[in-house]
Amino acid sequence: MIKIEGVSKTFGEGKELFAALKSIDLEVKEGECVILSGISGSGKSTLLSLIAALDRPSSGKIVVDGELISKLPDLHASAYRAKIIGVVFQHFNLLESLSVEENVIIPLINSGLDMPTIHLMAEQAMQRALIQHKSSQDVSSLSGGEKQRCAIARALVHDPKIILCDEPTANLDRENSLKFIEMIQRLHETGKTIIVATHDPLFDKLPFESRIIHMEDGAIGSSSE
Ligand SMILES: Nc1ncnc2c1ncn2[C@@H]1O[C@H](COP(=O)(O)OP(=O)(O)OP(=O)(O)O)[C@@H](O)[C@H]1O
Repeated sequence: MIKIEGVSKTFGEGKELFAALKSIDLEVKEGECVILSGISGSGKSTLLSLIAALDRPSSGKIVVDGELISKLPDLHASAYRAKIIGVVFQHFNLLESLSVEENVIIPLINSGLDMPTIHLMAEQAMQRALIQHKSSQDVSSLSGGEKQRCAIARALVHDPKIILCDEPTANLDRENSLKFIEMIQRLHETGKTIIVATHDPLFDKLPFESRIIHMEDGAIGSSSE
């Protein structure tokens, strides 16, 4: 369902030209859990941002669910994300002065749904992410683990088929990291396609089926089940 063909991404120009991704080929099947591993700077976040259509490749193509997303104009890119993509960003990207629920409903703002439906969907997402008990609390007063669960609820609120997580455990202690992995397992069991970019060794041996793809210097190295 995610087909990446010959994708390269360069930043800058002239002497400053830098190749962050070099001719990546990758297929991710529906319902698969893929771990993108690799040291800092190997291109993991860049690849996730292209799959989320937050940025466009310099060359190559990305097809998701039959739709060519590598050349989508901005408006179509946000519609594509609203339809099937949930993203948990490395630094959560939450609005600190808003409550948990206000943050969680953000992806539904232009959905055309009525407010009771939006509140119900937010409630369900907060329950799934185990943050419902903090729904009216400002994000600024949450702990790191709670902020992460709020970010997960926001990523899940529109029930996306594909969930992309960028270094989701970077700011968490071991206990919260293990809780995060349990949540990924539950999502995996419901058939979601999940891609996690991480260099956390906790993802090397997950208690469920997953595929590890090693990235190195903007290219895909080895792969292991
Ligand atoms: N907008 C940009 N402009 C210039 N260089 C960039 C830009 N975005 C990423 N890069 C460079 O591309 C390379 C890959 O970055 P990327 O963030 O994808 O790595 P990563 O593997 O996710 O690293 P980390 O684990 O530290 O998040 C890095 O060398 C980075 O400096």
